[in-house]
Amino acid sequence: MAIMLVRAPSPGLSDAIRDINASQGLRCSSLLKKRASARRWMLCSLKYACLGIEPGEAGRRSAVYSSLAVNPAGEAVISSEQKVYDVVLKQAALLKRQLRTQTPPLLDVRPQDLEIPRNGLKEAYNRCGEICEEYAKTFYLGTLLMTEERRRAIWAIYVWCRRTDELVDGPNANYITPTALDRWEKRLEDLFAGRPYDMLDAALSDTISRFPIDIQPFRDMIEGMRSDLRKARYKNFDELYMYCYYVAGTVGLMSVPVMGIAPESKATTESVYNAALALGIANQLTNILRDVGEDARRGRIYLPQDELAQEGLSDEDIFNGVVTNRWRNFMKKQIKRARMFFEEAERGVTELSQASRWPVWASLLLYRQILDEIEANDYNNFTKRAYVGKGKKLLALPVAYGKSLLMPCSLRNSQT
Ligand SMILES: CC(C)=CCC/C(C)=C/CC/C(C)=C/CC/C(C)=C/[C@@H]1[C@@H](COP(=O)(O)OP(=O)(O)O)[C@]1(C)CC/C=C(\C)CC/C=C(\C)CCC=C(C)C
Ligand SMILES: [Mn+2]
Repeated sequence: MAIMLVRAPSPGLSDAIRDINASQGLRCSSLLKKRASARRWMLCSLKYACLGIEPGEAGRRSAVYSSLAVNPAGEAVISSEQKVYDVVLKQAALLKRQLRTQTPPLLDVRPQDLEIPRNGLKEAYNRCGEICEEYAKTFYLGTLLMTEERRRAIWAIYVWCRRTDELVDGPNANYITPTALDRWEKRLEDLFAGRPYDMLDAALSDTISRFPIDIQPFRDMIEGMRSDLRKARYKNFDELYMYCYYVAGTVGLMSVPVMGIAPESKATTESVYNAALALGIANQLTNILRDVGEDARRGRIYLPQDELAQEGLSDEDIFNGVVTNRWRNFMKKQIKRARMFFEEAERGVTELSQASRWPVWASLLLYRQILDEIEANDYNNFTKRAYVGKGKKLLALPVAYGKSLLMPCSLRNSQT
């Protein structure tokens, strides 16, 4: 994704840029854009405000109050949130177009084109289910409540994500080069064109022929893995946000077309995608906060360097791994930010189709509890892994089920 440089920040510029993007095929009403813009504006300022960043602080002002950030040369650059929001708009527009035409124009592949024997496909999906059960038991149980077609599709997406992550985190990670990731991307293109390489790919090929899933979030996840190979530090939250989008926000965007939006929902497609993106970001921020010690032992620090410095902390402090008051203060702010993304996600879960809500609520509640556990460990995420016990996990399931019965937020709001 290219970074667009613009000369100087001026009022309304970010909207103008969004208008340019909208005119390139992203159609949405100006009222919707204004509302979304105002809301993101507010959220963005909240995300920084909770970290104690003063509105007037030089250099950051534009990052806080608009979607522009200023680079060291004094030029305004589009922030990561803006870039990712453009992907959200594009995904939402694709989904709407697809639902209107009731044909799958996104891909040049149909189930009947796939050269896979029918029972082979069944076997492939079953294997995806087994892998999912092995790696993510609770989530797997949640998917059992979904319709069969959706459940199988989510398993296939899960397995592709897991395999992609394994490339850079698995036993062969040391041998993975950017070229290997290029080959993985070529394979992705092939499976999107109906030419799967193996049975697990075949399950995903079949899935994308059944649901209006776009290739962009998949490509972006590979891009996240590429960035993991070359980068072990993040200057600021803007850079970290982009990483979180690549490796986790993308999962939300891949999943919405399968989960489906409730037919009775009055929410905009964009807002549901935005919530899905927020859930991915929240999960990844939580992952990062849980794994600080583990990542440091691999020489990696997925924390905003400028915010560490503001708290008087350095890489050395992370490598030494001593819990100090400075560290506690830093962690409190990071946890607060992650919780804000969870809150943003909550607004969208109720808009999903009824049968998809339970697993999403369950994963949201369970993941968010990891933050509580970090607090309970007195912020020692250097040597203690925050872990949600079986009892709490089990309790989350009926709570999630209860929440999944609530009618869409958009309707509740319009009826009050
Ligand atoms: C409207 C609304 C809220 C809709 C819901 C949208 C939705 C289903 C969002 C899912 C968000 C989600 C589960 C994101 C995954 C985030 C995550 C943890 C990503 C991890 C990346 C790399 O991190 P790292 O290497 O630091 O972590 P590990 O130590 O390796 O764990 C990932 C590992 C990337 C790979 C992601 C997966 C394997 C998970 C894929 C999950 C799905 C496709 C299913 C999502 C569905 C549900 C019901 C949660
Ligand atoms: Mn990983």
